[in-house]
Amino acid sequence: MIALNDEQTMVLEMVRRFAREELAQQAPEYDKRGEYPWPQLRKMGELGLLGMNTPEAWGGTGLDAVTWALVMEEIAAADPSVAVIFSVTSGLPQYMLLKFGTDEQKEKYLRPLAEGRWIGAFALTEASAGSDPKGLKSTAERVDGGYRLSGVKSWITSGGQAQLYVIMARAPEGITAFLVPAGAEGLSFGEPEEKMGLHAAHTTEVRMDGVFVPDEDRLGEEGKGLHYALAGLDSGRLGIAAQAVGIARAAFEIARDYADEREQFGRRIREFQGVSFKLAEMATAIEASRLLVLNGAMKKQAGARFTREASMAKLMASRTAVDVTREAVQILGGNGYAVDYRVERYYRDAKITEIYEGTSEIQKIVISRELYR
Ligand SMILES: CCCCCCCC(=O)SCCNC(=O)CCNC(=O)[C@H](O)C(C)(C)COP(=O)(O)OP(=O)(O)OC[C@H]1O[C@@H](n2cnc3c(N)ncnc32)[C@H](O)[C@@H]1OP(=O)(O)O
Repeated sequence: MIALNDEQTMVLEMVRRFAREELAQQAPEYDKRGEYPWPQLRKMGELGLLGMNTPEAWGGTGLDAVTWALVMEEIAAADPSVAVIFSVTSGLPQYMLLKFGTDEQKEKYLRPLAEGRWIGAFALTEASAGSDPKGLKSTAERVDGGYRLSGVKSWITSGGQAQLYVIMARAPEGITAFLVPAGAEGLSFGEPEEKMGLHAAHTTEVRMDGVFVPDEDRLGEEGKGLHYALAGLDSGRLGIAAQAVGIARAAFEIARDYADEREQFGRRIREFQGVSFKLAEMATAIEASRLLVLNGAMKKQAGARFTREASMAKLMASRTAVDVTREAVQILGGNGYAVDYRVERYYRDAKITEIYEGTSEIQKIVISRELYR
């Protein structure tokens, strides 16, 4: 691992304690009930974590992207549902506001997000525009003093819970990004989707029925919304990659400890090569994935374009999360399939990392394009 400075070490120790003593304890119950984890998010807000990568001038903690990624891993290792909410609010709306917002927008919307009083959501996907966001159908009709948004967004993390929605819709000049607060008239939400995993992270439709958005709440230029969204996704994908590393690590640690205790045929099962080689492969893939995440985080921190690095990190880390959690279940055998041993939850939670914020196939398109830039 790269050497950390005193501040990074201190933050990580604090987060590890919080993750172990609070998040990990509460995760199984929240997963079972499918309850949105507000108490945990409130606590993270108080600890300054929800805005940790936003500068202090805008209410954040102003920590670097490497610390952000390592904190994401710790949070995900304890509770992957909390991690995705954290990744979206910090990696997408806050990042997009910081990069493309006006000072007035930052004061009005970035500050409450960064101070952890609000949660932010990112609304690009639609039922018929997933991998191909250029095909989105939501409209932004020009009216006196602003726009009226109509359409339905799908698969929105924190839908119905978030206080701010960054919504991409088609205006006369093309796809445009808008800042829409939760109480806006005409904005409503579907029921949380029933999903394979991440039960505590609510995912809903976001419906717009002529929602008025004043000119001052348009993010950046009209027609530039897809560019802003895809730039935002570079940051979001890094967060998801770090989440995937955390999921893989947590499942690996359970399997490693189990293999050290469980005896069959008169021996600890880690003494069988069939098990120890699995553990060696798992540990190696986790470390390689983490290094790709940190590589992307360092590039982001340096202010350079990190599209290629973020997509590589997400491609590799999500594959690692799925492979490692599957092997962890296998090492635990029947116990791996039982809820009490927790690896089945990590296995269920891992799969979505290969799908959301760009499927693995989309990451390969992005990476291959970047090879010829
Ligand atoms: C728990 C369950 C939850 C499920 C949650 C699901 C919700 C989510 O995951 S969120 C969204 C997920 N969606 C995605 O990741 C979208 C995947 N698709 C893509 O990444 C792209 O569409 C991709 C790579 C296929 C390229 O698309 P393409 O249609 O060719 O667009 P392209 O022309 O390259 O780019 C459009 C514009 O963005 C710009 N752009 C492209 N990439 C970037 C970038 N990385 N940074 C900045 N700008 C960019 C382009 O320059 C262009 O700008 P302009 O129009 O101003 O010239």
